[in-house]
Amino acid sequence: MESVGTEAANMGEREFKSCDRDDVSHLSLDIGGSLIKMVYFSSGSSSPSDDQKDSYLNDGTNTSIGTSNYNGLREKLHFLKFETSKIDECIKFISSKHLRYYGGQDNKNLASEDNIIKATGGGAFKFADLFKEKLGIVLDKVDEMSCLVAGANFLLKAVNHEAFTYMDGRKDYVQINHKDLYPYLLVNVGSGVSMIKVDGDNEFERVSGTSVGGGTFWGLGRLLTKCQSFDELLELSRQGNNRVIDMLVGDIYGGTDYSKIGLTSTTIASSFGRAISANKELDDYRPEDVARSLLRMISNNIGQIAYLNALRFGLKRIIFGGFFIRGHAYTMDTISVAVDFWSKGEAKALFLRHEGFLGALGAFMNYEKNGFTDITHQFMEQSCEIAQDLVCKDEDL
Ligand SMILES: Nc1ncnc2c1ncn2[C@@H]1O[C@H](COP(=O)(O)OP(=O)(O)O)[C@@H](O)[C@H]1O
Ligand SMILES: CC(C)(COP(=O)(O)O)[C@@H](O)C(=O)NCCC(=O)O
Repeated sequence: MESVGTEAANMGEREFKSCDRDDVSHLSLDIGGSLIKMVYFSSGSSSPSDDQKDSYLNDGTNTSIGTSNYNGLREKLHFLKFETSKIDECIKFISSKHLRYYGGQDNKNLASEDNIIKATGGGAFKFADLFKEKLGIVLDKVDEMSCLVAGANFLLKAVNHEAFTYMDGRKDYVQINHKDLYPYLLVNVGSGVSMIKVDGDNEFERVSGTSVGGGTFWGLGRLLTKCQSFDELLELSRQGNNRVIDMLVGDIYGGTDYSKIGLTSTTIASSFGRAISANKELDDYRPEDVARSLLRMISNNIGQIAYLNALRFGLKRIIFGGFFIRGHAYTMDTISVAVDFWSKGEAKALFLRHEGFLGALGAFMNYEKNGFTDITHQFMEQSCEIAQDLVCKDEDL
């Protein structure tokens, strides 16, 4: 089987080749402000060695997870992403596949002769006409918040080693007892940030949000550093030193702690506060230091707002999703430290291996009206061990 998915998102320019062994079914989309996330099943007669090859060729984000035999077919679950600004790539990719099952036949509101796929996110509204025009596909819109919650609940229940803590470079998987899962705060850091109190399977309330999110990091970062890609900006931030840009408590207090209010001299007193220096321009600062300060400012802010909302509702567990996290060590570390610092160790930040795919998975779960949940559970149970090895390699975190 060809690994066109990886090319689809990363190279953009490539033509997609259709492959007659690659029947696609139950395709769902989460079309966000920055990225399109896609989940789909494929089946074919591919041999185990082909499957292995395909999986290892992928980069940990655009990947397929394992295989399972269902109805005599080798099924594979795929996770892909495209930039929303390159929606044509996504459309080209879908048109290159043989969609053998559409999930909308049970939906009375939609014309029965139409091909229908489940879609969530703002783009399910924005691009509905485009999908109809280019692919003849009707997007069956599913609410974004309910998809995020369904996706997170499903992953937390069905996939071993899905959730983990991350602190001081150390990742510890957390196996959450199903009976003890609720309530928790789900913080989805996409272009913007939604904070959702989850009380049960379909019980939730969006309790807060902030416009300072992943789009802010990438947008401001691009303006300030001239980086050409999100990953380049992340990589740059890894090499930077935020102390050059941020004003620390020690800078204000002559090198000493302000221990009376619990602030050490190395605590950031004012993000970007050092850049007020009159005789320096943007060009006088290293882009890596700017990127580092920006990532820290935004991650810290999200961690703090998340904690305050957890405090509002007495929640001890805060689960972070969304593609901003990107399995990036410094991002996760900063968020964890913020939650730990503000909660005085009472609340825990948890991260997810499929962080960016909650909405798409939730939309995918909506095929359950066609008796699909059982298949998905069966699939996930059989493949979660494989998934552990393939989806997100430790070095990505
Ligand atoms: N390859 C990428 N291109 C753009 N943004 C990326 C990429 N990888 C991670 N990101 C980050 O993820 C954010 C989008 O997260 P996502 O959960 O997909 O939200 P949305 O649904 O709003 O698109 C971006 O704003 C950016 O911070
Ligand atoms: C509008 C959104 C739900 C869209 O989701 P996204 O594409 O960012 O994942 C999200 O950007 C958001 O919650 N923004 C914060 C808005 C606010 O509460 O201020």
